Amino acid sequence: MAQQKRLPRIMVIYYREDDPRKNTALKMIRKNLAIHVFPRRIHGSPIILDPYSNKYLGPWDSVYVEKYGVVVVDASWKKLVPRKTSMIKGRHRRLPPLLPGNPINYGKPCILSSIEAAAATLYITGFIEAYRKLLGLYKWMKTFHTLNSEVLEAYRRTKSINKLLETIKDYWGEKPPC
Ligand SMILES: C[S@@+](CC[C@H](N)C(=O)[O-])C[C@H]1O[C@@H](n2cnc3c(N)ncnc32)[C@H](O)[C@@H]1O
Repeated sequence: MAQQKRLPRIMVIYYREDDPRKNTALKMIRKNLAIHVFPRRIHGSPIILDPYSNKYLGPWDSVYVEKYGVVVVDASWKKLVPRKTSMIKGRHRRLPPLLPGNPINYGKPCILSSIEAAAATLYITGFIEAYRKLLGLYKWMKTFHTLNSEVLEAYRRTKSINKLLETIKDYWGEKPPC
């Protein structure tokens, strides 16, 4: 199952909107697993993790993750508006539905923390070793893994957008939460 590829570049656009001590993007930066970037300094066409995008992330995005990296938009969920993400240059992607394991939004489908969103991206695009590194940053990342490991693996195995949509329907029904 494990495809061993190098650690992709995880970039963080940081809006300073919530408690920095609890911020999961800052922790990835402190642990040298992500870097801080400004929107105008983004090069190429990275994957932009954008909950407002109408395109789902799928395994076929692996090539962009590997070449250009992935951008997390770290804002407060209460203040996140489409304008904040839409002005960022890159390939905008929404994650297929997943359950947060973090104590703030535990169990609320699709409302992931920055680290959970980055980890899910790595898993779905086949960077399993890098995903495991992120799991080690918080105890509740194990909870995230337990809640989502089956569906993450199912998403990772899809070969087309139609198969991904079918998989989403199988797990979440006709009206998926995101
Ligand atoms: C709104 S911020 C909140 C982060 C929080 N401050 C923290 O410390 O983790 C979470 C970011 O993760 C990414 N993200 C979370 N859930 C997502 C989803 N369902 N689809 C796409 N991106 C998502 C987006 O970049 C989003 O802006």
